[in-house]
Order: sequence, then structure tokens, then C-alpha cells
Amino acid sequence: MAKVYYNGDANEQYLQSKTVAIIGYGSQGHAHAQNLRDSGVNVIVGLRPGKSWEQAEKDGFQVCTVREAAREADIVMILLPDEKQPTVYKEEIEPELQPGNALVFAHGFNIHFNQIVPPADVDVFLVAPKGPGHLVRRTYTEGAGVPALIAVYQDVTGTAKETALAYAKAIGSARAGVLETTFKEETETDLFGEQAVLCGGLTSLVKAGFETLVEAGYQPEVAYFECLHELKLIVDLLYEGGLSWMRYSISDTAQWGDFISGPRVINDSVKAEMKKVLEDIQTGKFAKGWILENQANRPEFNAINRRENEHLIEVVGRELRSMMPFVKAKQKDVVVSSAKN
Ligand SMILES: NC(=O)C1=CN([C@@H]2O[C@H](COP(=O)(O)OP(=O)(O)OC[C@H]3O[C@@H](n4cnc5c(N)ncnc54)[C@H](OP(=O)(O)O)[C@@H]3O)[C@@H](O)[C@H]2O)C=CC1
Ligand SMILES: CC[C@](O)(C(C)=O)C(=O)O
Ligand SMILES: [Mg+2]
Ligand SMILES: [Mg+2]
Repeated sequence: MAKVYYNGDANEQYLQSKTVAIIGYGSQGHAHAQNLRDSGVNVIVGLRPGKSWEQAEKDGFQVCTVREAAREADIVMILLPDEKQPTVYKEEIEPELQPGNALVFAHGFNIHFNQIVPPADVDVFLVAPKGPGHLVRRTYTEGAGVPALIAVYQDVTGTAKETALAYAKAIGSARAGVLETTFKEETETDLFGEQAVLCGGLTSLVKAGFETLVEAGYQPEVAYFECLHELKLIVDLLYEGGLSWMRYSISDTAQWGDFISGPRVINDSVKAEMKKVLEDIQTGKFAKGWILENQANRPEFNAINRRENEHLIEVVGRELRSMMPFVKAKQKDVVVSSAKN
């Protein structure tokens, strides 16, 4: 078994009398900033003028430019979108780094794929929550937390790992469990998980099920409840007690269908494709494509995003959710990407 670190293994002293600059105030940024502050850490937020700046100020933070925040801080946590990090780092963060400072990430993409090359005289580590930023904040306020990975890339102070653990504790992750890894392992497994299972695999599975029912003449609303809405209720059981707890709660008829039909749908050809997806990640092919797509101003990303937002499952879902006041997610303009705080 891997060593799993919990609150008792982390010492908040490593963050005491330090200033942490949170660069970006989106999904992860707002959660890290608020959790760290609630844990007694001195936090400043680095941004460009705009929506996030206003929000962070409204939330009571001292907000300044990225360059000013990097200058003032001992620990600089970069929570900008991955594709924007290299330019902002080069222009506004690197010139302000002092020997012994710490440069921190929540995902290893830019270090692992050589888009950011840090100076040799700073600590470089990551604290990567294994969950969406909004849940990092929500679970913290509920007294719980989202597990995280830590990894050290450069350790000039000799205390990089201890500081990473203290940071993980301060955002609530050591309540749930922290694993030590490498930038390579975090980057490759995170990209694989989100593409093949958590996001890409899941949305494609849900849409395929929904389309199969609708194309067979069933009501789209029935298909929506069956293939999307109920998923949360099933996944909650997986989260609480694994596959067996979910299977205990469902009917024996459903469990028999799970055993017999699940492997027909997610079969060897799906696994073979997953292996190819992993290979594209490992070889850097996926990273190169994503970097170039951004350099070209996202023509394909935006076209797919528009088409996905117009899918019948989204149209029906918006209608049905508007009648469920207990479903609290805010409807965001997801066609044009915007700050996620
Ligand atoms: N989303 C998640 O839950 C997870 C993310 N991660 C990692 O965390 C990091 C952050 O991701 P995420 O939270 O999704 O990012 P977001 O897309 O939510 O970040 C948006 C934030 O970045 C700011 N921003 C964008 N461009 C600039 C700029 N040029 N200068 C200053 N501020 C800018 C935005 O401000 P403005 O309002 O001005 O646009 C906004 O505050 C990434 O490395 C990601 O891989 C890791 C685990 C999970
Ligand atoms: C699953 C997507 C994720 O990796 C995450 C929330 O952990 C991300 O990059 O947003
Ligand atoms: Mg992830
Ligand atoms: Mg990710």
C-alpha cells in the first residue's frame, strides 16, 4: 500500500510567516485562496483587472497584479488555465522570483511538457486536488476535503515536501488523504482520467445512452432522467462505498444487468482505445495538439463546444432542471469560456 498522509502528518508551521500568492481566482483559485485563509494562512491574490479581480475583492482579498503578487510572495501558486500559464509565467512571475521562493502548481502539465522551465534556485512542487475546485471549497466548509497528490520537482530549501503537505492540509485535502507522486505520474494520470473516464468517457457514455433511447422513440425527458439525472444518485453510492455498496442498493435485476451488459458496452475495443488515448498522452501528442489549438485561437474547441451545448440532452436538461429548485448549479455562459469562480 502507498503511504497516505493525513492531517497528523502535516505541519502548518511550514506556511507560518509566509505569504502565499494565489495567481488566478477561477475554479481552483477561489477555493485555494479561501481555504488557505480560513486555515490561518496569509494569502494575496494576483490577477489582471476584470471579473475575477472584482470577485476576489468582494470576497475580502488583497488583490494586485500578477507581477506584484509574485514580488510580495514567498510561495506562488499558479492557478491559471494551463494554456495561459507559460506566457504569464514568463512575463510576470519569473522576473519576480527570489532564491528560496516556491513555485507551485495544481497540475504538472507545463513543467512535465517543458512549457515552463523554472530557475534552479526555487522550490518547485505541486499540490493537485483530485476534484473540481468548487468541491474543494464546498467540502472544506463542510469539515471534509478532496484528496490530493503532492510531488516535488525541485527542492532547494530542503523543505519542499513538508511545505507541500502543509499546503495540502490547509486546503482541507489532508482530511481525505494525500499521496506523494511525481510530476510525470500526476500529469499523465490526470489527463487520462479526465479524457477516458471522468469527463470524456462519462459524457460520451451518457450521450450514447440518451441518443439510443431517443432514437428508439422514447421521450427525451425520460431518457434524460434515466441516463443523466440519476447518474449523480448512483455515483454518490460509489463515492460512499465503492462498487459493492452501489450494487447493494440497486435491485438484483439491475445488478444482473450490470454484470451481463456492462462488459458488452465497455468491451475490449473500448479498453484498446483507452490504451491509445494513454499513449497519446505519454508521447506528448495530446499536449502538442492542445498547445497548437490554443495558438490557433481554439477553432476546433469552440466549434465542438457550441455543438455540444445545442445537443438535445442539454436543451431538455435545462428545461427539467429549471423546475428543480434544489438543483443549485448556476447556469454559466459555457459557450465562451469565462472565469469559473
Ligand atoms: N478546474 C479544476 O477543478 C482543476 C484544475 N486543476 C488545475 O488548476 C489550474 C487552474 O485551473 P482552473 O481552476 O480550472 O482555471 P480557471 O479556468 O478556472 O482559471 C481562470 C482564472 O484565471 C484568470 N486568468 C486567466 N488568464 C489570466 C491572465 N492572463 N492573467 C491573470 N489572470 C488570468 C481568470 O481571471 P479573469 O476573470 O480575469 O479571466 C480566472 O480568475 C490548472 O493547472 C488546472 O489543470 C487541477 C485540479 C482540478
Ligand atoms: C477531472 C477534470 C480535472 O482533472 C479535475 C477537476 O480534477 C480538471 O482538470 O479540471
Ligand atoms: Mg484532475
Ligand atoms: Mg485535470
